[in-house]
Amino acid sequence: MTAVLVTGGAGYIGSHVCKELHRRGVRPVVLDSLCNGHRAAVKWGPLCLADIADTEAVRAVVREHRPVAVIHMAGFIHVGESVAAPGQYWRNNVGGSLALVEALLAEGVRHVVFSSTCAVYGVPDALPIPETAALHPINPYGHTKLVVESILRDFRQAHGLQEVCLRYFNAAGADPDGEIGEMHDPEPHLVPNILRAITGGRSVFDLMGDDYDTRDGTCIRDYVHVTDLARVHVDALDYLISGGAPLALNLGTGQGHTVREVVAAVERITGRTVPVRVLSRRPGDPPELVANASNAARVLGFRPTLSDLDTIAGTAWRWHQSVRASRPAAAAAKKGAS
Ligand SMILES: NC(=O)c1ccc[n+]([C@@H]2O[C@H](COP(=O)([O-])OP(=O)(O)OC[C@H]3O[C@@H](n4cnc5c(N)ncnc54)[C@H](O)[C@@H]3O)[C@@H](O)[C@H]2O)c1
Ligand SMILES: O=c1ccn([C@@H]2O[C@H](COP(=O)(O)OP(=O)(O)O[C@H]3O[C@H](CO)[C@H](O)[C@H](O)[C@H]3O)[C@@H](O)[C@H]2O)c(=O)[nH]1
Repeated sequence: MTAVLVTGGAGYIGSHVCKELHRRGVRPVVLDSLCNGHRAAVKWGPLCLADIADTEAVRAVVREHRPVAVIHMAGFIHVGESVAAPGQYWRNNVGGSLALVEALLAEGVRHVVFSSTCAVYGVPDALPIPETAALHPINPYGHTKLVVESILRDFRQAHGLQEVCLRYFNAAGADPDGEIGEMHDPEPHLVPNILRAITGGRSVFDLMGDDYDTRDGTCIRDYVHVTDLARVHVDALDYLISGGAPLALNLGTGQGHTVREVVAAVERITGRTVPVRVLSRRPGDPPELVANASNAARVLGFRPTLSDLDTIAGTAWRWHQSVRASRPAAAAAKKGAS
């Protein structure tokens, strides 16, 4: 069976990508330090416990498993934290990626699918955002992702690396079969935080700003179901391995939803009222981010089927309830205990 290396495969999006790889007959070899991931989320192939910056460990994993490509998802992901501690983000996201790519090339792996982000656009100059929009990140997280895109491009020109950079908008939802889902600690993301507020994990949902110039005053984002994202990663891999030209692609639905609209979807799906406390704006939040994903549709056939708000809220709710039901086991599984 063909193997693919998945860095960050113990994380939220990475575990869904591994499930989809397995479903399509590819063996996902996870390389993850478990600094933020979960051993229990690695279900469809081996876990190689290593840091992407550990050149010798990466080379040994490649020699053992002979992957034909890498899906590089490992990294730090919190926008706010990147503002407070930029050194960690530059070291892990940029330093780690550079070491990883050099180790892979030394072992002959040239095909890279990279997890980039809409944060590379900063406050966009056009909506919906095409890939040709100006690249002006407004936080260190976005800067580090843009620099990694540049590293990959430079290594293509110098060393024949072939890359597809996938600029996700807001990943959300959980595996429709309920096997995996989102479990960050601390949790920065909208949907899990709303769910925590209706199940007692938090007393209220803190809505960060209702004075934006949008239809109801709250920020607009383009939410894309994590399983739709997972599927298109495997399509990107097929495209790359069959000789497709390197490129960067937006992954979103083209539909924007306000924070209040997401709250309403959760209330509709769960039948519960979300207690909301309005706070001031969160630093670094652009008012509106919506993708023009027509290139992903054209090149990769990207057509999200699960990314409506009700499916996102429903799958996330089911996962949230199952984690709550097995809380002691989930806590034990966290950070490596089995
Ligand atoms: N969640 C989103 O909405 C979103 C949006 C745009 C881009 N992304 C990108 O997608 C990727 C995955 O995001 P996620 O939400 O699944 O995050 P996550 O934190 O759940 O997963 C990241 C994984 O990477 C691992 N990791 C981090 N640094 C590592 C290192 N140096 N060596 C080995 N493993 C390491 C962590 O342990 C974790 O398992 C990230 O690169 C993120 O920047 C996410
Ligand atoms: O408890 C919360 C959490 C979020 N929000 C609001 O909900 C919206 C979405 O916030 P998320 O944190 O869920 O998502 P972001 O748009 O901030 O972040 C996403 O997009 C970023 C790029 O801008 C990064 O790629 C990041 O990893 C990815 O999750 C924002 O307006 C935020 O202010 C709240 O009001 N309360």
